[in-house]
Amino acid sequence: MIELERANIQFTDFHVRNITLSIQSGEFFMLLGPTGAGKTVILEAIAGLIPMTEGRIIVNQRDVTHLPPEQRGIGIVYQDYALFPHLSVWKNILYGLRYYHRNEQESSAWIEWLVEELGIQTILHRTPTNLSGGEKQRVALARALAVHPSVLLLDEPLSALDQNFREGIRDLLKKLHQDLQITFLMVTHDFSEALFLGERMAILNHGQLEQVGTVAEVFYQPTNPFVAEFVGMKNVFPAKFHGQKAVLPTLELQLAELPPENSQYIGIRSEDIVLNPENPPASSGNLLEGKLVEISHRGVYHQVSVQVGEALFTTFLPGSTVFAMQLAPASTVHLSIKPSAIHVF
Ligand SMILES: Nc1ncnc2c1ncn2[C@@H]1O[C@H](COP(=O)(O)OP(=O)(O)OP(=O)(O)O)[C@@H](O)[C@H]1O
Repeated sequence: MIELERANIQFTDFHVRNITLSIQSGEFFMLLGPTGAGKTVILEAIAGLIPMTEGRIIVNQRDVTHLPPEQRGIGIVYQDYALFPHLSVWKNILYGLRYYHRNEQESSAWIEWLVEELGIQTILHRTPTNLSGGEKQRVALARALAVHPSVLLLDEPLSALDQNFREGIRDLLKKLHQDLQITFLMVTHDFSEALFLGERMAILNHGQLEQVGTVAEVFYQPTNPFVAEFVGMKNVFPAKFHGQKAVLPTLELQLAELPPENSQYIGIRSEDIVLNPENPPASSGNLLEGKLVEISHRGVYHQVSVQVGEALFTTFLPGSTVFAMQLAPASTVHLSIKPSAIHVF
């Protein structure tokens, strides 16, 4: 369990502000945010590598705020592996143990288990220099876990890996977490990693928490425009609300239920907007007629922008559908949006 209580870290040009966060024992928690949001700073403060200006850090009911890193029971893994290039893989793994006075037999059984679990039996004698990225990250995981931490911190552990290694390490992280049942706190930029691995997540921006919740809550029910945009909700509009309707300058949308008081925005995920060349049946929810503005290729999917009055809607379509519908800029198209797909915040 990791608890941050009003954590403040003040640098000359950057301030982590009043972070209060509780990460449960055995949870796989994700920390997301744009570049420079303070994710690494928070991880390093928990590990004891950066001092806090104010606040407390509690790990498993123990106040570790003023303890040195080796007394916190925390392992940390970096994006760039941070292995010692002149030491063999085996010596890298054992490196941290010098600070711990553990029973030797118990330690060697543990290391043996780790080496097998991480599939690195055959590279123990090699130095990290000529290992693949995937192998290096397995060694870095073994080194961080060798000291039997109760918490594992992971700073973008998949970002430096090629796609084919990335999936292997991602699956391995999931298995390690299930097998070890210790708390994992992982920083990532990548929402698909968060969805695959995370149970809960926090979104950080400019050193402050924007939202904390389950992965699904944050993804489908962002609480402000920043988080909405961050999780890829492309259709966010300021709105007024009359009863069960959202009123935009030039259109009205039926909602599935009465909006909470003081709501200011609606948000619709692109994949929830259905585009039809013809007018769809009235049962399809809110029906809008608009002009296709742009089609841009995004790999398998095409992003299609449609102007409806003053609002520009974005939807995604498979390339084959764009081709089959013969969609082109300036064509008149119809959008249908189910009331239940309109998120209000
Ligand atoms: N030791 C330090 N002294 C002064 N400023 C620092 C220090 N460490 C980090 N910073 C600043 O704190 C801010 C947040 O940095 P941090 O590395 O935590 O961002 P991040 O969210 O991890 O970004 P990225 O996703 O790019 O890794 C940056 O402006 C950085 O320059």
